[in-house]
Amino acid sequence: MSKTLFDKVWDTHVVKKIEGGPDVLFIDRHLIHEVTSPVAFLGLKTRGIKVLYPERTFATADHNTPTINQHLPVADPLSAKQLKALETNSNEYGISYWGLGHQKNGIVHVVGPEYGITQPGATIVCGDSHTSTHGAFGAIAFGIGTSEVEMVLSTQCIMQPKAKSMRINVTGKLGFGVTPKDVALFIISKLTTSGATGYFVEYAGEVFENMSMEGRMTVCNLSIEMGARGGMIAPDKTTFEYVKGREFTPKGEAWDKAMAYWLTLKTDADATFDKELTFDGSTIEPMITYGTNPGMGMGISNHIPDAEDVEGGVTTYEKSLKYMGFSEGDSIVGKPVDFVFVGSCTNGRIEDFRAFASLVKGRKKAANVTAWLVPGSHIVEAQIKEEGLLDIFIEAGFTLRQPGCSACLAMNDDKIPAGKYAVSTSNRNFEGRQGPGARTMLASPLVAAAAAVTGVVTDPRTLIHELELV
Ligand SMILES: CC(C)[C@H](C(=O)O)[C@@H](O)C(=O)O
Ligand code: SF4
Repeated sequence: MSKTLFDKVWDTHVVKKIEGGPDVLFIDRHLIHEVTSPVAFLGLKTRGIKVLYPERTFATADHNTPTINQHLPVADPLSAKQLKALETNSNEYGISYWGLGHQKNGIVHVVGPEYGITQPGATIVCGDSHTSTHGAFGAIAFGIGTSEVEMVLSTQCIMQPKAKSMRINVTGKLGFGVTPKDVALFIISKLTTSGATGYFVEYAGEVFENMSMEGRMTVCNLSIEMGARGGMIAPDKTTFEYVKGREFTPKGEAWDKAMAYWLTLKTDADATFDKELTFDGSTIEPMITYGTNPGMGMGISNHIPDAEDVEGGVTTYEKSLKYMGFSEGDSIVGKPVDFVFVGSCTNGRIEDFRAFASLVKGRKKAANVTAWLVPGSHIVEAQIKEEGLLDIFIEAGFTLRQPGCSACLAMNDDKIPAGKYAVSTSNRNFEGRQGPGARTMLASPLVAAAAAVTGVVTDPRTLIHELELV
């Protein structure tokens, strides 16, 4: 029988099928962070259970960590407590722990791939919704709840009903200034935030085939924002080149064996999906959100839609615009910007900083803008320095912070003040997401750069020539 990529990875991991119930799935890699693991460990302790495969579990501190002065003790008592708990639990159960100040520390969805923990054909879970990021490698990766974290720690398995399948094809070539973030925001704007609920999505087509691993991670990361359980892309040459030689990837004969499996990981030509959608990539513009969910996005040259033209309740829509301080029919270009945030597991990778640098190079940060450039990991931070991007940033009036989730969700010191506008490369623009009362416009690193140097929402294509992009 023909199979999709998802079927192939799923089927090889089923330990047990429960008649009329969920499948019991073996989990290859389990990532944990300080927010969703403490209660799971407490459960283990109470029941006197061990972690079954500590070598398959990896811990990093990211959500509650400060992004300056990381050498100093964490000032916020609650954050300090969470971080300490992760350290103590990891040490007690023999789990690799990459805490604050550790060379390998960074956002869980950035460091996993960097160290080769993320591999094609694997099953990967984490008590975190953006675990979908790892699907970029052709892995089945999804977020789980705290009680499931406990289940995986103790059994290395999880009970899961098999999701429905959806394939999203994006054909053709992307226009100048259009990045993977724009592709994802475009898809979410078409599907809405619940359009893929109950589905596991495979992204296919020329646009994804030509995309870098960083770009694919950005797209898969955002799958969750349209309600999908996860997203994945068939592994190819780009994937194998990225994965090869990383610390936790197979070496020698084991590599050849792994490759033999990985090469089978594509959807069979005659396999069918429960739902299939196709978009023309050449029609996508640089995107920006104007509302309070990631589906409220549009091409940057557009005007904010009228309530009657959008799906969903008019009241919710109006409430959303009111929160943002925007009106129907407004042009988004020219809207004031107070903060620019480049970072997160969506856009905190080297390519994102290259894109930002290519636009701010030779320009100056706008005086009214506070910019937080936050690398997703120490590897990204080091690369920014090595490639001379930091020099470009400093010359243009920017500084670089230290790795962490930062203003993506403001569980740390990096909070956008109430009422202020932020152009943010992160993934969620919910009310208060970046700080109580903060107003978020989600966009790509290029759009963020254009805002950072002009002080208002600006179409990056008006500032930069095609050839200037790295
Ligand atoms: C804290 C964590 C549970 C949460 C998630 O699951 O996504 C966070 O990472 C987020 O981005 O909102
Ligand atoms: S960077 Fe943001 S989305 Fe990613 S794990 Fe951290 S808080 Fe969640």
